[in-house]
Amino acid sequence: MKEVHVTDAIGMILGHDLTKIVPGEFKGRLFKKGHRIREEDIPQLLNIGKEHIFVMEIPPGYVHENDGAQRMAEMTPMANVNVSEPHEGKVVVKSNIHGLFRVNPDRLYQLNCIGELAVVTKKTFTVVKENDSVAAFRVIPLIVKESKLFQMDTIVNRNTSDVFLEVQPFRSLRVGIVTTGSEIAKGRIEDRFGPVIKRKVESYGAFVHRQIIVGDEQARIVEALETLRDEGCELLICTGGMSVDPDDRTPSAIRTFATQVIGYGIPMLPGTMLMLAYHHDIPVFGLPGAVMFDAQTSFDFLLPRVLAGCSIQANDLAELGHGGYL
Ligand SMILES: Nc1nc2c(c(=O)[nH]1)N[C@H]1C(S)=C(S)[C@@H](COP(=O)(O)OP(=O)(O)OC[C@H]3O[C@@H](n4cnc5c(N)ncnc54)[C@H](O)[C@@H]3O)O[C@H]1N2
Ligand code: MOO
Repeated sequence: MKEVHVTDAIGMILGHDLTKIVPGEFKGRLFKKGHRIREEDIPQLLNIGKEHIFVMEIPPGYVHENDGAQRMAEMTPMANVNVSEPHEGKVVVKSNIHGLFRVNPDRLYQLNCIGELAVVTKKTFTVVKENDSVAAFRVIPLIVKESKLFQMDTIVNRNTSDVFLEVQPFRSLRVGIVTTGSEIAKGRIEDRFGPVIKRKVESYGAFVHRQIIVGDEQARIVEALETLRDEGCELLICTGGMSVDPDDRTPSAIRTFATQVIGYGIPMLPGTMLMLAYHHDIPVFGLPGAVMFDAQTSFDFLLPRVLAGCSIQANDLAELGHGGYL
């Protein structure tokens, strides 16, 4: 550390805490060790009798914590977020939109193995609102080796084509619903599935174009799917008849209509008997009864991903088992 006159200290880093005491009024820290002296601090320093202070000399090859945190954010390719000013070695990343937060957990893990740097995020695939904090970049010591930042750069910019961390907007898709079940088609009981799906898709900015109520016949279910596709629906959802009763025909109807079935039987509880398929690029869900009754099911994890435009593969479904016991 070296001693300097306060008027020469602008831009330098304070090497120790500074305490202010006004008898009967205030006793506490005025500036913290590591604070970068600003022009407006000088009168305050002089008021507590500090004409000289000790400042930290940053050795070559080292970076102050605030500069380090700012550089961590600047080097990281990110989308639809904004970054705060650095404070106490940390910058906070907030979402600009309502959307789906995504980060690559494997590369995030590699960053946190570097040491002396911490990158902290929400879980990937978390739904976030505009202005929600999604991540923070933090330098741990007061000064950090610049080589740590170079190491980070090689990880976050390894694949130049993709962003490391982003919030993906939801697409306002036109949704078609096919509700199965003779008890509903014949009016014996009132449909309770339609309102649940409507509320869920609308919460992400999508909308229900139309709901067709059919019985349990496979051919009628397929026909209804074709009708909704022809009417321009971009996401199709079948309800009911998803388990193993002899009259559960929804899975076979979806298989007939789809060009690719991604999975049937999701490792999550409840919502295990959900099916996800694609008819070309149109996602098709088969929803089991639990989606109508339970507040959180597999559908609540998969719907935002589909609306954000993620292409879901069998391995993505297999990963849901970890944390899938809702
Ligand atoms: N032996 C097995 N039993 C069950 C299985 C299984 O795999 N093997 N799966 C269980 C799971 S998980 C669920 S979830 C439920 C229901 O699955 P389904 O999708 O087949 O549901 P449904 O049989 O069509 O209906 C169940 C129940 O809900 C009523 N329902 C259906 N749709 C509507 C609607 N639109 N509005 C109001 N009510 C509706 C229906 O009348 C039935 O009472 O199966 C477990 N059993
Ligand atoms: O498929 Mo069920 O209760 O797990 O929804």
